[in-house]
Amino acid sequence: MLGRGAARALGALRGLRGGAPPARSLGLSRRLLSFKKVLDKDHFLPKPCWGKDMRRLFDQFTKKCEDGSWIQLPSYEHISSQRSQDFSAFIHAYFPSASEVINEKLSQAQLFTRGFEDGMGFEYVMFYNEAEKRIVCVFQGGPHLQGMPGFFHGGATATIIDATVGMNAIVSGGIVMTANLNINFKSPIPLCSTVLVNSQLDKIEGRKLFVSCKVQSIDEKILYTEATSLFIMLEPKKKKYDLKEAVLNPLPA
Ligand SMILES: CCCCC/C=C\C/C=C\CCCCCCCC(=O)SCCNC(=O)CCNC(=O)[C@H](O)C(C)(C)COP(=O)(O)OP(=O)(O)OC[C@H]1O[C@@H](n2cnc3c(N)ncnc32)[C@H](O)[C@@H]1OP(=O)(O)O
Repeated sequence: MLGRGAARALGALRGLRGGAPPARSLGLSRRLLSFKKVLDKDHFLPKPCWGKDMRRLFDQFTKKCEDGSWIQLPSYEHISSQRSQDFSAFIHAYFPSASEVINEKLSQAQLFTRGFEDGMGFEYVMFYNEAEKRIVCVFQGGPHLQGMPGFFHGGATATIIDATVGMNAIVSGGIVMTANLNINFKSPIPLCSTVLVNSQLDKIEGRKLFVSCKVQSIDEKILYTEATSLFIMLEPKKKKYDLKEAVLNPLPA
């Protein structure tokens, strides 16, 4: 069985109601169907723009899911309008002063990593091993993620790291936010390559979750990037600052 944190987070990923059963208790096809109902697009299914490395790794990890030791995590692009009400409630609970500003824009909202044309930006799929507290993200970055010519932009690498360590923290801690992300870029990542983003939950201390991460070539011989991160589990209505004020009246430059 999945732990309570993972089950709660998977419930959240289905739409924040938390009523759905844990993923592993459902057959794969039923699980995909249940996600399909709440997500506008299935980004966790293979797409024609995936290259052979991405597809091969997807197949390898899907096979590892058969004995239940790994599960494939869902991903979304837009929250369905029906579910955006649940997210409004979530924002109100955690960021009450910002909810009016944010809720006006929620219908246009889109997950940052999914805002690119197929194959041009972030193509990725994540697999979770609860016993090892690991998430492996198979990531194929597209040509619109270029920084130095021929290589990924460091911000794109940071984004996929944050998304992966973030999911690791969400499945273990529920509602969390990144407080700190430290990245060492060791070797540039060739544009349009497929890489493995390996993340590991190292420890939990109270509300703090420490997650580390390595971005590696698919044969794991090249270490491209190393990162450590700190996530904080949010406490409802414990906000020391006024987000709405910050949005409406930003400090002068
Ligand atoms: C979340 C939604 C759930 C539903 C899921 C549905 C769909 C998810 C699908 C996809 C998700 C993709 C995953 C993407 C992950 C991306 C995550 C992000 O990028 S979040 C955006 C960037 N982060 C922020 O904007 C956070 C801004 N900061 C804050 O809001 C706050 O500072 C805080 C991090 C929330 C902490 O504030 P809080 O008041 O709650 O805590 P404290 O300040 O009291 O701190 C507690 C404790 O932690 C220590 N701390 C805090 N910050 C740091 C730091 N930077 N470095 C070191 N230590 C830190 C602080 O000292 C306290 O320690 P102690 O208790 O020992 O005193």
